[in-house]
Amino acid sequence: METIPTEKQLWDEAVAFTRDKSPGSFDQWFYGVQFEGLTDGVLCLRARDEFVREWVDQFFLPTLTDHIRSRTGWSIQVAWTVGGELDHPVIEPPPNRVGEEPNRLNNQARGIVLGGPSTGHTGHSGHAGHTGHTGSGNVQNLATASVLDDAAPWSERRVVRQNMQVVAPPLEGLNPKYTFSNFVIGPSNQLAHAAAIGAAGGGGRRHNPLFLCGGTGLGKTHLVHAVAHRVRAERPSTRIVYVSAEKFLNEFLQALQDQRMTEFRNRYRERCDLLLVDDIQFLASKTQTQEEFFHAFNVLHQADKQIIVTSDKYPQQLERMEERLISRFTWGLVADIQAPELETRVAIVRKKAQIEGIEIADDVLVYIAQSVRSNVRELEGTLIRLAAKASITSRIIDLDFARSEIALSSSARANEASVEDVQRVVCHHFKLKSGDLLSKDRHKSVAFARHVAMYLCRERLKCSLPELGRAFGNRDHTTVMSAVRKVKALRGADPEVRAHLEALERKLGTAD
Ligand SMILES: Nc1ncnc2c1ncn2[C@@H]1O[C@H](COP(=O)(O)OP(=O)(O)OP(=O)(O)O)[C@@H](O)[C@H]1O
Repeated sequence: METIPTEKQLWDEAVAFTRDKSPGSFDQWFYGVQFEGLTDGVLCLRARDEFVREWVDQFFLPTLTDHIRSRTGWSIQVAWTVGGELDHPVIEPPPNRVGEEPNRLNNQARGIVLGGPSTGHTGHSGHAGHTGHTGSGNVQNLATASVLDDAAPWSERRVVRQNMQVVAPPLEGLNPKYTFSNFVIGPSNQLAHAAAIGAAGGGGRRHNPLFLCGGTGLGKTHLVHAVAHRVRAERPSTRIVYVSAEKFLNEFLQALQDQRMTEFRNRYRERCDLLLVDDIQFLASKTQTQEEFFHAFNVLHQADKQIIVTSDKYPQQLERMEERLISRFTWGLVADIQAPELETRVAIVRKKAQIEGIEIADDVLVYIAQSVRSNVRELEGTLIRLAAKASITSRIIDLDFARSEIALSSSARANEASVEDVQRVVCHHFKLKSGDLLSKDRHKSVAFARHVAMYLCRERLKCSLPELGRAFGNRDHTTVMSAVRKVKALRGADPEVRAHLEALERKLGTAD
């Protein structure tokens, strides 16, 4: 007979389920939330402030309450208390970082509270389904902005334009197709999307800086360009600076060489209202450039100028990056993007087909979305490749055609796999975080996964030992050699290890 879980167990299960979808974002919000009880379908929660309540209410509670409902059949009402002491937050707050101004986070929080009532008020919100957010305030404004994005802003913009004296200057490097209206929203990216909309609307301290992170090809750059397009259209006098971290570095080196540092600093400190920096991880180990960026950041942030940074990792996982810079990245909002689920992938392929004018049947859309799971760039590439091949060979893109083309390219891809692909697949298989294999973590399960990844890279990609040492967190080549030998020996001796390796090899041989 199935035992009935206690209410605390139900809550813990729902937390684990929800957190699993986006651990970084979950942790960021839930150290501002306390569980106070679950009785007769009423879930009592306390939020540090109104801002936390709104975000948690909008982005996390539908999943949480759905999970409890699926286990109990109850219709869940949420009773919030806002403000007061949080003695047992759902997530323990991170310890203060060494060297960080101790009150900075609190000051930020105080800045956040300014947006709404912060003490002692209680409220109810119904989550009897995905009924959405019942409160008012900033998040609702964000949501409205998002809904209006495709239609209303044009009429609004026309009004703006009638009164407009200023025409936004051209901005180098922006892709005209990377707009909010071309961005498909799903559970994997809705937080990042809402945060970007907020930042584009001059979100204030709560969105500053906005740190967008996630794996490659998942839409970070798209969102950053969308912010720039939106701001250019709605506030054309805003001075936007958009650079990749690599370009920032090159400009800095050139300015040093040409003794034009004043000009360089003016560009990034004085003549900038909105700074957008892509792929900040590129500054790893570039100490002097980090120092320069740090000062630019401080000047802009103190002047309440919006900063948006993208990265392939969470701030805490950035390696060889100054601690004080990492700490600043967490002052505002950290929003991650995960790989999209099937429904979102189908919607993305549909949208891309529509934008590119590609005629394609629904069953083929679904097949493409099912076959390419890793990232959106690859999904898009597959669609474009199919369309190009179909046009050259005068075929229509039907299911047979898609099947044979995707099979061809996935076997080619198996031969082209990179060290990063192997690391990603191994992390996924062993349920580790992307940085674990490169970290100094010697925990048995992490070390084993690391050895397996080294072995697979050596066997499949024929990488040299020093090359692999560098790719796995700058380890010595002898460490790699012993890891490869160990796994090779275990493969013969231990059926469990053999099963892991075979599963991984199968995964590496497929489109994912
Ligand atoms: N949700 C989405 N809706 C529509 N298109 C998307 C979405 N997510 C990603 N894309 C598309 O996928 C492609 C890759 O996205 P983008 O360049 O923004 O990725 P990224 O996260 O910046 O990757 P990288 O870290 O490699 O720079 C782009 O063409 C973008 O338009």
